[in-house]
Amino acid sequence: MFKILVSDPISDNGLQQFSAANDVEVTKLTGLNEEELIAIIHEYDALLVRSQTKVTPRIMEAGVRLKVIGRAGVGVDNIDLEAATSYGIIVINAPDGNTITTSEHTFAMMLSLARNIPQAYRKTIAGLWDRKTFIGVELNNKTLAVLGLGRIGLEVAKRATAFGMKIMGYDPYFSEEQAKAAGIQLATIDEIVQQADFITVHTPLTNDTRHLISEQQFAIMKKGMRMINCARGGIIDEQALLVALDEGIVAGAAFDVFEHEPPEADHPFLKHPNIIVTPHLGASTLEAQENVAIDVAEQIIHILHNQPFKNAVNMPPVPNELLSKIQPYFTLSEQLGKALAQMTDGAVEEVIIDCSGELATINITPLIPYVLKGVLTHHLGANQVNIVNSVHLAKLRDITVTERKTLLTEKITNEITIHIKTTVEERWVTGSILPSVGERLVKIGPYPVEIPLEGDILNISHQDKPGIIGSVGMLLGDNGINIASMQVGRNEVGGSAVMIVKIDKKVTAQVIKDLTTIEGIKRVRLISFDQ
Ligand SMILES: NC(=O)C1=CN([C@@H]2O[C@H](COP(=O)(O)OP(=O)(O)OC[C@H]3O[C@@H](n4cnc5c(N)ncnc54)[C@H](O)[C@@H]3O)[C@@H](O)[C@H]2O)C=CC1
Ligand SMILES: O=C(O)C(=O)COP(=O)(O)O
Repeated sequence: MFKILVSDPISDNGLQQFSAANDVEVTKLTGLNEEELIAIIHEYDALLVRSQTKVTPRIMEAGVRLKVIGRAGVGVDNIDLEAATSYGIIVINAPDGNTITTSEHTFAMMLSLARNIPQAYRKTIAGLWDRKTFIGVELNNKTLAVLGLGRIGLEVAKRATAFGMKIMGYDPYFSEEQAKAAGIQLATIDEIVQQADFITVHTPLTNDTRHLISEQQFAIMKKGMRMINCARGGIIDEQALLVALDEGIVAGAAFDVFEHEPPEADHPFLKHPNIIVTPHLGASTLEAQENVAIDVAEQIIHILHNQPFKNAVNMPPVPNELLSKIQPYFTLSEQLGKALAQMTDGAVEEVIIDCSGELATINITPLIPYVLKGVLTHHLGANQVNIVNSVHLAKLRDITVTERKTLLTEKITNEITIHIKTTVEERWVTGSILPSVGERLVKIGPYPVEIPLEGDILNISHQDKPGIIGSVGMLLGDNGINIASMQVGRNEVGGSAVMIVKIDKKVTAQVIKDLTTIEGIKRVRLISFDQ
């Protein structure tokens, strides 16, 4: 039974996803502090959070069973990603589910700011009919600058276009071509602050974006502009903004997020007449909460069941087009690495991944974490290694990884050959996905075989001579071990050969030792794919 801790308020409809998996138990315990989480996290396989729970290295260290942290939302600045990677914990988010909701909230804030709606509401319900103080401004014909042209920034830009606004944008990862298609004029931050009537930020909070708008930018800003932050507290320098408001450079600001959340009761934003605030409500609609919760719950189930998943934050992203080509080879790569590690003596120094066929024409780097996971699982144990930390663990052990590609003209089948060089030897195996049968080990060193990558097999190196197969069968039979299938590969009559015996039951070390005493047998290795 997998145990999942939900430590922030998450949509019940989303959590229902877990009931479809009958081996998952969900506990909802919200509002815990770091010490309280540390005390209980050791029981859980997965932690599901929004932005309130700060997932610190200490929590991860205590989370000895923790395989995945799911963030039902976009920003993962509340999770220590470096620590998660080193503890081998996969961090996933739900990047798409709250895009529209947050762009709508940004727009609600912009309109409220332009028309003083919160201030007017407060006065009106207090019994004052004040139609003079709250003269607003139109959005039509104004310049809106969007800093961060990702999912939310672009949706905000779309809506602003419909309101007749001119859009400027800044995003170092956004091309002129994309900008042209979206009707956005790209500009530097300096150009933007001199021209924009409204600025809205939609970047993540990183070292580069912290105080992206600060004293220096306010000093050259268009007088009377308005500022919106529905992304993360800290992207706009709060203190510098207060000064700019007092100096009349900024006419008003709308903030959904704060440098410290929740802000202290005496935070100056809460009392300022020209600042409107909401308590981090950007993603808070029924639709968005359901979307992100369903999304992240589905991925958590996949991860717990060792199935392919998406939206990992602490692993390099694989573009969709490449993913569809390479994903079928993930399990094959891992199983080949696993087989090879069990066949090789000595400490691993180098792992070589050699691909042929169509695989030789695409980027095979995404296979590396899977191969290394397979290789290191044998040495470190399945609980210690996963695809998030396998590259990191290999680096710590000075294992080098080399990618090679066999040209298409030489080989047309999609094959993956993994070599391991250790302190004492070099061995290699080849795998492929064969039509109608699926993943198969197709070569052990130079010997052709065809073996499914599951269960237990014995890999026996021997001399090709009569009687060996019978002796092996007899010895296994005497020990009550049923042979499911057997294959022999050799390159020449009477030369070296390999025998692959698929067995239905685990063999003991003694049986392996006895097998090595049969004349002509050079080496016996048990390969267990279900490690
Ligand atoms: N208030 C709320 O409740 C919510 C807040 N957010 C915040 O909004 C942010 C944006 O979300 P999405 O649009 O979904 O993310 P996204 O990843 O699609 O877009 C972020 C964009 O920022 C750009 N960027 C990165 N560094 C930059 C820099 N130095 N200068 C300018 N642009 C830079 C990236 O290139 C990317 O295009 C998230 O990081 C999250 O923190 C997201 C959802 C709800
Ligand atoms: O998705 C995000 O990045 C958000 O900021 C939303 O945060 P929340 O899930 O509402 O705590």
